[in-house]
Order: sequence, then C-alpha cells, then structure tokens
Amino acid sequence: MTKKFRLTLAQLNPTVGDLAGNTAQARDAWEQAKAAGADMVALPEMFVTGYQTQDLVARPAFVAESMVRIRSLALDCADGPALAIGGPMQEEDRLYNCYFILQGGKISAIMRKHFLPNFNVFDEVRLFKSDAIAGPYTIEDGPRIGSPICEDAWYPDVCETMVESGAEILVVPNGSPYFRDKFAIRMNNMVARVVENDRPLVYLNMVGGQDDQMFDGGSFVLNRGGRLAMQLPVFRSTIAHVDFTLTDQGWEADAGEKATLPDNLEQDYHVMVETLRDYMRKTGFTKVLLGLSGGIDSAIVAAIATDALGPENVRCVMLPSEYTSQGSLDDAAAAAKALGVKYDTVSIAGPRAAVTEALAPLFGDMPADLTEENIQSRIRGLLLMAQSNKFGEMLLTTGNKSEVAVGYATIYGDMAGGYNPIKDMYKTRVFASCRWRNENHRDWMKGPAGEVIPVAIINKPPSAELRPDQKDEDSLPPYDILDGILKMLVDDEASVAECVAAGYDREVVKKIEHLIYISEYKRFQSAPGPRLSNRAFWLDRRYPIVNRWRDSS
Ligand SMILES: Nc1ncnc2c1ncn2[C@@H]1O[C@H](COP(=O)(O)OP(=O)(O)OC[C@H]2O[C@@H]([n+]3cccc(C(=O)O)c3)[C@H](O)[C@@H]2O)[C@@H](O)[C@H]1O
Ligand SMILES: Nc1ncnc2c1ncn2[C@@H]1O[C@H](COP(=O)(O)OP(=O)(O)OP(=O)(O)O)[C@@H](O)[C@H]1O
Ligand SMILES: NC(=O)CC[C@H](N)C(=O)O
Repeated sequence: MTKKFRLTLAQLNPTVGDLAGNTAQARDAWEQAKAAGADMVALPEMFVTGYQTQDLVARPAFVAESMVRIRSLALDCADGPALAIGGPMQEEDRLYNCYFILQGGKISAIMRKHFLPNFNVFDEVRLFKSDAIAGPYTIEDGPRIGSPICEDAWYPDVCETMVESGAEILVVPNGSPYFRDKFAIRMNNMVARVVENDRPLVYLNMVGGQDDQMFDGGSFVLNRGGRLAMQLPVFRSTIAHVDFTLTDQGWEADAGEKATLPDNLEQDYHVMVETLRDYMRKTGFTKVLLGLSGGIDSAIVAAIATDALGPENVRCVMLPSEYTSQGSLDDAAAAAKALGVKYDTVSIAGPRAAVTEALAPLFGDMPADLTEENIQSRIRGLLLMAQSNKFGEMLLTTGNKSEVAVGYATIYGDMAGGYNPIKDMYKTRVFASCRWRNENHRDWMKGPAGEVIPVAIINKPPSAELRPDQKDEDSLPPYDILDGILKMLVDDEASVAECVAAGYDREVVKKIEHLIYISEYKRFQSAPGPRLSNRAFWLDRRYPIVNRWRDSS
C-alpha cells in the first residue's frame, strides 16, 4: 500500500506574552489537524511565547511558564497527530530557542537552534545559546523529519547534517519578519537547501504584526529539484494540509494551493495596514485619531487607519491656523469624506494667542522665528493628545521616512502620537502608494474603494504651513533628490564620496548627512512604526545620539 503522510501547516498569528492565547491557538490547530486525519501539525518558531520576545525571554518566570504550557499541550494533544511548536527552554544557565515535538502525551524530541541571527532586528546571540546540530526525529509510522529553526536553514550546514543523519523531509519553522522583496531571498535560500540535499522542504512562517515588525506568512512547500508544491498567502492566518506520498525517490508533496504574491507597492501598503491593525488589537485599542492637514502624509495615514480599523473607528481633526489655506481646508474635508470617517475642526488661534501672551514678558521684542512656528505644531500635539485622553482614541503620528531621517518635524509637536504607520516610507514612495491605493481595492481593506486620497492632495507641493507661503523645498532639497541621497546614506551606508560619484552635489549631501546625525535625538524619542525596508530606523540602524564624526570623503 502507498505510504502517505499528512502534515498540517498552522500559519498563525501569536501575541507576544499571551502564553494562554497562543497555546489555545495551537490546540485549536491540532483539533483541526486531527479532524482532517493529519499525522502532524506544525506551528512556527517561538509560537508559544510569540516573537520577538526581546528581553522578556530573559525572565526565568516567563520561560518557566512557557515550559508548563508546552507540557500541558503535550498532555492535551496526546491522542492524535504529533504537534510541533517553537518556544524557549532553560537548561542550567543556558537558554535555547527550541522546537518541541509533542507525541503520545510527552515531549518526544527537542531541536535547539544552532545559527542565532544577530543582525538588523535580531539579537539572538545576546539572548540565547547556540547548540550543536541535532539529528532528525521520527513521527510515529511516518517519515524522519529534520527541523532547522529559521536562520538554521539560511546556511547549508544544519540541513546537510540532518539529512546525512537520516532526515527524509525538512520542516523549517520560522519567525521571519517582512522587508520589501524578501520573498525571493527566502525562496532562493530554501531552493538551495532542497537542491543540496535532494529532500522536500516545508517553509512555515508566522503571520502578524509585533511592534515594528510584520511576520508576513507566505509559507510554502518545495519538492525535490526545488519544484513549488504549495504556496500559502501572505499576511493571512491560514491552516493548510499538505499530503506527502512515499515514492521510489522518497517523499513527494502533492500539489496544493498556489497563492499569488503581491507586488512590492501592495506588500508595503498591506504591511502598514496589518501592523496598525495588530498593534491596536494586541494593545487593546479600537479607535484612532489624527490631525488631518490637507497634506499627503496625514491623508495616507487616514487611509491606512481606515483600511485597518474601519471608518467608524477613525476620527480626523483639522486644526487650522491663520496660515492654513482654503485649499488645505477643502482637501482635508474631501479626504475625510472620501474615506467616510468622522471629521472635526478645532482652531488653534485661541491657544496660540494665549501662548504668545504668556511668553511675551520673556520673549519681549525678539523677532518671531522657528519658535513661533513650532508652537503651532506643539499646540496641535497638545489638543490632539487631550482628545486622545478624553475619547480613548490612540493618536497616530504622520512623519514619513524622509522627514524622520532629517528631523523635519517638531519634537513634542507633530511627533506626538503612539504609532506612525509611514515611519519607514520615503516621501517619494508615499506619493506612489497613494496612487496605488486610489487605483486598487482588496478584501482586506475596511475602507471604501476609489479615490480615497483626493488627487489635489497628491499633486500639490508639500508644505508644513507654519508660516506664509512655506514649502518643504524652502528648507529641504526636492524630495526626489533628498530621497536619493537618504537611500544611499541611510539604507546603503554609502560614503559622501559615493553620493557625489552618483551625481549629487557635495554641499547638499553634507547638509543631509549633518541633518541625519543631529536628529538622532528626535528618533530616539519617536513613535514606533512598521518596518518596510531592511534599514528601518530603530533596530536595523542604531546610532549614537552624541556623535561628532562626519565623513570627510
Ligand atoms: N542632541 C539634542 N538632544 C536633546 N535636545 C536637543 C538636541 N538637539 C536639539 N535639541 C533640542 O530640540 C529643539 C529643536 O527641535 P524642534 O523643536 O523639533 O525644532 P527644529 O528641529 O529646529 O524645527 C522643526 C523643523 O521641522 C519642520 N517641521 C515642523 C513641523 C512639521 C513639519 C512637517 O513638514 O511635517 C516640519 C519645521 O519647519 C522645522 O524646520 C531645540 O530647542 C533643542 O533644545
Ligand atoms: N492644519 C492642521 N490640521 C490638523 N493637523 C495638522 C495641521 N497641520 C499639521 N497637522 C498635523 O501635523 C502633521 C505634520 O504636518 P505638516 O503639514 O506640518 O507637514 P507634512 O509632513 O507635509 O504632513 P502633511 O502632508 O500631512 O501635511 C500633519 O501630518 C498633521 O497630522
Ligand atoms: N528568526 C530567525 O532566525 C530569522 C532570521 C532569518 N534569516 C529571517 O529573517 O528570515
């Protein structure tokens, strides 16, 4: 009789620290696997705790409770398919990132991670110990399986050793966070492992937002030769069953679902929506508010919030001053109407006059300058935070990556807010994302279809409207030049000389370099936001605040 093996892939969304909830999700996946007649159900890396735990995993009580949950899951799931789940384990003074195989009421095998990622957003060498490469485990009446844990499968060694010691299938649990165009990098690595080892491979990733990171799912199954047998969707919790048949050449996966992967404009937009949605749900908020200025940044943030939470949970507030143009008033109202969100107006004229009066004895006849400009931004921050307190709505802040990079925002002013959906998106890409959203609608968007960001907003020159006729380009180079230089200096760590060789003016490059370094203190105090690139501010790029070094090239 043909030998078969059914594996259930649980591409699910854990919450960091919700040990009971994550275990319940695992248990539910196991019930579904059992009902489907599966032999094994696999959950992602560190699923019991959620990922990434950062220093929470250094707390002995947290690890101990996680172990208790794993053991009780083993007992609960004794009678049915094997269950494989990631979690931490303490052995004497050593903490490991593990993959537990639960069968027959017990932990029947434990894989300990060998290659600990310690770059970009990862600090696993700081948190965990590496263990020697383990051999495969056997599923009762089924294949011998090797489980390299995420980073373990990005190099040949672990898979090769597991296969040399008898692994017939590789099942790789992952906690692999999104950055733009990462799919191809993952796929290339996994195809290489399959070809090197002549074994099928199951790549299982988690989904969900955690602070700045989005775990984008997109799990897949490869047959020998690197042939794609199954592709699960990105950004969506999914339970799927894959059937393996034992052939003369070894185990072969039957062809299953082949989800299509979105292009990178859609990926980024979807990440901004999902991370905000998960940040809200996982921190217990349902409603947001934001200042809607009639400019493009607050307009796209309003659209993202509406798509994430629904129009009934988004409130936009126009806070006009004497410098607010009629165009801005019209554009902000039109944007709110197109999205179907609540829209209020609170003038800053009165508070501004009161602040000016309060400071007059100190400021005397000193000329008005940036101080007075920033007071407007700070009054808006204060009025928005007051509404946040009163109505229990979380305030969204709206600075794009270009502004965040050069400090073009007022600290304790428009930087006020709990989450910044566009923190890692350069201004030039904000324009492209707005056009994409106006032309596309998907079932995961809770906002309406159509032109939700009025084209008048996309087409006008950006202005902070903090003084008469102010344009961003008065203080900054045009955004295509600014973003070109920022991409080189921030994302590529290019030298000043390399920027000049690429055609940028040295004086402009030096000015931008200076602005990046002197605004480190602002970023240190800024709200988190979704990571879209592999060089996002915060964990990917950690610079000192006090720093006298400048590139003399
Ligand atoms: N290293 C450091 N550590 C701690 N504090 C430091 C510091 N360097 C300066 N500071 C302090 O920070 C203050 C300066 O920061 P801040 O008050 O923000 O002021 P600043 O960065 O000078 O001005 C804000 C800039 O953002 C522009 N803006 C504002 C609002 C919105 C937008 C927009 O388009 O979205 C643009 C505005 O036109 C202006 O060019 C100083 O008073 C100084 O005391
Ligand atoms: N008149 C206003 N009413 C409400 N909010 C405002 C107003 N002006 C500024 N804000 C808030 O402060 C943020 C910074 O806006 P500002 O106009 O200074 O520059 P910006 O970065 O070009 O943003 P935007 O493109 O949204 O205008 C805005 O995104 C908005 O949230
Ligand atoms: N959790 C991990 O080991 C992640 C590292 C891995 N290379 C990734 O980003 O996909």
